[in-house]
Amino acid sequence: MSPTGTWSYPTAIRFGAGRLKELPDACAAAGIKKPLLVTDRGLAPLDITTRALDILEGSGLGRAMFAEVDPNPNEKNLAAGIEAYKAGGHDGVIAFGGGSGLDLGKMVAFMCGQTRPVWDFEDIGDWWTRADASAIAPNICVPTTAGTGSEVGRASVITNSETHVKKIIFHPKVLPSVVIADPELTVGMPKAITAGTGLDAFAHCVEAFSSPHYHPMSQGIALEGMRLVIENLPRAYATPDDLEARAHMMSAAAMGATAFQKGLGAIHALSHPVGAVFNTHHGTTNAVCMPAVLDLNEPKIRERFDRAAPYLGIEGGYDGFRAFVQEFNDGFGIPRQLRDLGVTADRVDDMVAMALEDPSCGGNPVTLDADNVRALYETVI
Ligand SMILES: NC(=O)c1ccc[n+]([C@@H]2O[C@H](COP(=O)([O-])OP(=O)(O)OC[C@H]3O[C@@H](n4cnc5c(N)ncnc54)[C@H](O)[C@@H]3O)[C@@H](O)[C@H]2O)c1
Ligand SMILES: [Fe+2]
Repeated sequence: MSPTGTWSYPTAIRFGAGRLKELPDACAAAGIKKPLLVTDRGLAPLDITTRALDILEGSGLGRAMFAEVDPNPNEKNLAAGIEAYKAGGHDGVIAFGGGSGLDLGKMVAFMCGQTRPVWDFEDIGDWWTRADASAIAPNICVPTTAGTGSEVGRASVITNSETHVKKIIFHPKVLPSVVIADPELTVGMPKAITAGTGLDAFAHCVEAFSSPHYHPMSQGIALEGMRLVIENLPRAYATPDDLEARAHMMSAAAMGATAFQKGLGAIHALSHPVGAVFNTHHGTTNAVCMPAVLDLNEPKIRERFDRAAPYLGIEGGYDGFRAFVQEFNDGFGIPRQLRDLGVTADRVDDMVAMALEDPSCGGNPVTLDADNVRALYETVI
């Protein structure tokens, strides 16, 4: 049988150091005259955010900011953001931040004119067609971490604060009109965030590369994305102002999220419930889970990693790659167990159920069930 697939590619990306100054031009390209910059609480007081607001104000675009956004943002952050957007009479959003600021900003632009609750647009079947597409405001994404790749995605991850479940909200028009990918913005990340976000990009590439679905373009992007992370994350970690390494990491992040159109897998299926219940950092959680997931998937992925390893500069095929991943994590101070991130075993039953409901489940090369997911949690906690 000849293979089939449905493929789409992302948005215009203005890539390069110093390109933050193009924000006014990006607003013009997106048709935005009165932007609301949406970011998270941690970024609000930082110089890079002040610089973005100064650039906007200097071009007569105002300096409106909404920053009541938590890591792993939830529907309450979203409601407050929509209120600020409407109160300010805005006509578009600049989503500025790591995955948390980007995802929430994208959702403010998406939800500001809808009448249904956000959960009605979960990424299930054709639920996205329920949205009034004419009421969706434009958004511009400006990533300040190099990890999630949310800037090239048509979805946001929003945590339901009552059920503690992370939901993926999808609509084609959530894709930003313009992305400004300026690696200078990532230089000031705390070391642990550089590592955790970079390893999220790595997890996206590894899981997309491992997914059984047919998507040769994503396969190639994932392979090159892995190489970029392997060669550049140690540099960015050791020498934070190495702009070349930061730029390659920013590419790898966008590539990971482009590649995971092919599918994610057990790393993300395990990690989403952990993040939602224990509020751990997403990429760091993924990194802790990766070795155990590789072990589960080994029979299905050995051959493709045997082929990839030489390109990645790793000797010993799959086995060499497996050993490399543990050393890579250790080199960034990633703990070997989730208990070191504050995760306890008392919620395993709930998390198994949540993991099996997670859309990432379907992309894992070994079929996930209650037994193997429980065994994975027991190994990684
Ligand atoms: N939409 C998607 O496709 C997608 C993919 C993966 C993850 N996610 C979501 O993204 C979120 C995680 O995003 P993240 O890993 O980028 O972390 P984050 O956005 O939560 O940021 C982590 C911390 O780093 C700080 N920070 C960010 N940039 C900084 C900078 N340049 N200098 C100093 N501090 C900085 C933030 O203030 C925050 O305290 C999670 O909610 C996750 O579920 C979304
Ligand atoms: Fe991720």
